[in-house]
Amino acid sequence: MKSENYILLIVNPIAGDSEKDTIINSVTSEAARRQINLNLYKTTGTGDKEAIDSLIDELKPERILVAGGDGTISLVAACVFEKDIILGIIPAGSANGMAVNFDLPQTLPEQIAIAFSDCTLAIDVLFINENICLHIADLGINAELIKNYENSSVRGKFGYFLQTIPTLINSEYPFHFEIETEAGTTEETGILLAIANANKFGTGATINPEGKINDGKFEILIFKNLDVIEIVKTIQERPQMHSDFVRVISTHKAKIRSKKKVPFQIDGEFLDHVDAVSVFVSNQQLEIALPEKFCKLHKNNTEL
Ligand SMILES: Nc1ncnc2c1ncn2[C@@H]1O[C@H](COP(=O)(O)OP(=O)(O)OP(=O)(O)O)[C@@H](O)[C@H]1O
Repeated sequence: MKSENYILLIVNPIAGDSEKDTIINSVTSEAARRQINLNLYKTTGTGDKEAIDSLIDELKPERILVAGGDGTISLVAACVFEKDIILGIIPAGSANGMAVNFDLPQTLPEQIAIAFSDCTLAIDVLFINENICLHIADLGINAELIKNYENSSVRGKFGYFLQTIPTLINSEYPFHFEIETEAGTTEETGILLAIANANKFGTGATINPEGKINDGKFEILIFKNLDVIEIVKTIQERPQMHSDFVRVISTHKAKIRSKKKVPFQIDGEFLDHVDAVSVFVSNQQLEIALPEKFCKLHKNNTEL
């Protein structure tokens, strides 16, 4: 039987290159105040999925709080998927793309209040080459930037910044993609092909203004060039991007092929160089504790 009063806190100690004791102590105090049992698991980078799966089997928590970057959130999402467990997010990574997308607040007390709250939203879950994706995956220069960052020694946002120019100089863009969806097969050339469940990158750039995270669909966005004016527009909440800059395809499933292998990332984790990607939206959603405003806006969207 499910324990109604159990929460698991999963912390990635290296994410974002920041100490995590403040988070652990604050979450522990909040759990004690609410008279909830709390169990802590710190990731090690190896065998974490198996370890978390077995903790879930043992403790049967009603909720899991995850403190880390997008990679750790995706890992935990894969563990709780189809298990009737609510996910709470304490952003503690370098880029925190998901937190930016969900409009999570900046301060830890506010983040903890939301992670423990009853305000939840069921969001779509994508499977890409059998990996879970909640936020954005891409093929091209952004994935290459993530690969270069992961191979470098400087962590945090500054580490990403340092890799920007070398990535632009050394990347072998443009890339050629063949995209097969329910609507047919099409070909496009671009610097970056994004598979977006969400709206924004961790930088805050809105790349998918029309996308809805709970509508049972995702968008394929092919960015065709490095048009600075169009890139600057993505700072806005709802940019109107030119069709010469980006082509958008909304779909439930897709196969993407490329003649040569292209760098590939999912939710901020570089995976590999690939020449074929298969994507579909699961018919099961994932329940996440999120800010009230975000939940209301997205629940209204589906009712429109
Ligand atoms: N204890 C650990 N030691 C080393 N690596 C770890 C540890 N725990 C998790 N990892 C690795 O951390 C990565 C996920 O990091 P995450 O996306 O959560 O944070 P991040 O924002 O990318 O942080 P950073 O950029 O500082 O790595 C995974 O590759 C995982 O294997």
